[in-house]
Amino acid sequence: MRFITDINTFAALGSGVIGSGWVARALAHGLDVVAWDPAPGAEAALRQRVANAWPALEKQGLVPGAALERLTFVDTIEACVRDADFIQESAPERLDLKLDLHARISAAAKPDALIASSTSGLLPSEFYADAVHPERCVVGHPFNPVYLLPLVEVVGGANTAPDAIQAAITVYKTLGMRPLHVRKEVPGFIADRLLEALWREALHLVNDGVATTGEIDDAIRFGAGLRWSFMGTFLTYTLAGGDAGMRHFMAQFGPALQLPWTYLPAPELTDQLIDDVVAGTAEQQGQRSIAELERYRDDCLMAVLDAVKTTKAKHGFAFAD
Ligand SMILES: NC(=O)C1=CN([C@@H]2O[C@H](COP(=O)(O)OP(=O)(O)OC[C@H]3O[C@@H](n4cnc5c(N)ncnc54)[C@H](O)[C@@H]3O)[C@@H](O)[C@H]2O)C=CC1
Ligand SMILES: C[N+](C)(C)CC(=O)CC(=O)[O-]
Repeated sequence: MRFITDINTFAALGSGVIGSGWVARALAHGLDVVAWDPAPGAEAALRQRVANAWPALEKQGLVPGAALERLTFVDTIEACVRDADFIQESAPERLDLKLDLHARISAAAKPDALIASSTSGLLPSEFYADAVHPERCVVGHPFNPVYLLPLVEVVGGANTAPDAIQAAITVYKTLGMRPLHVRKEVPGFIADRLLEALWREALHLVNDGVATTGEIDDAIRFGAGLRWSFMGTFLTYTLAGGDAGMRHFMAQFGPALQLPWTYLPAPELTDQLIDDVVAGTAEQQGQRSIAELERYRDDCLMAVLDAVKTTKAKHGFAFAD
């Protein structure tokens, strides 16, 4: 089955924080956008949020023809999706609500229009259970603010066609995003499992009186957070193993996982797991030496520090604020 990837009309259902972010991104990419949200005053709130986002998008560069006037707000689900080439649902995170909503959306949509949900971690096999043509239904999990952050996790359910995943990836790329196909359907996908683990520990630290929320945020902002914008945990720890790389790192710091420092149960470090991690980071490292990667890391860090410093000063903050 072929799905529509050359899109002119983008439908947004639910226009809260995330829905309005999608609307802003789609408008900035020169699309017609049709939105629906059942809350009283939703249209005015949406237009306000998109207007707030627009200066940043103008600065980034609008696609020719992009205009705020290309947003239409409608009264019904059916009017929202009927002519849409791509549909993005950003309704509240409730399984029963999304189940009903997708039965209606999919019944009214063109059969070859992809339908995506912004859910942060509900399972598509469950909330698309009553959908018509479920083979075109995917998760497209974005990050806030949707109009600036490039990552979108694409997840299929039991009935999703592999072609629909590829088609959704194509569409998100045309919207300037960096899709990540989550190959196994698991609650929380990839990114929110990581974020939730951090969040859970942060709450434990507050609850135990170890640190204030500000101190915990400082621990992120001035350390790992600066690194994470350009290098993830696995490659960072490969460099932390020195010239011997990840295998030495695992030997040195692997045992600490059993102490344990955190409240999350750690996986058993089987030989297989260690080998998988070493092989994965070797692939990430590619042909570059540790020293080359260190220079790359340091250059990126300096550029990020510089950018953060300049931008903070522009907004009246000192670097240490
Ligand atoms: N807030 C966040 O940081 C992120 C949220 N998400 C996901 O995006 C989705 C929306 O979350 P938010 O925008 O944060 O919530 P929100 O509460 O800001 O917006 C939800 C909107 O849905 C509307 N709504 C209520 N009932 C509805 C229905 N039956 N059909 C359609 N819309 C309805 C509400 O009026 C509201 O405007 C959720 O699935 C959430 O997990 C994904 C990434 C990040
Ligand atoms: C808190 N959250 C689970 C809704 C967060 C996300 O889903 C992604 C994000 O933007 O952090």
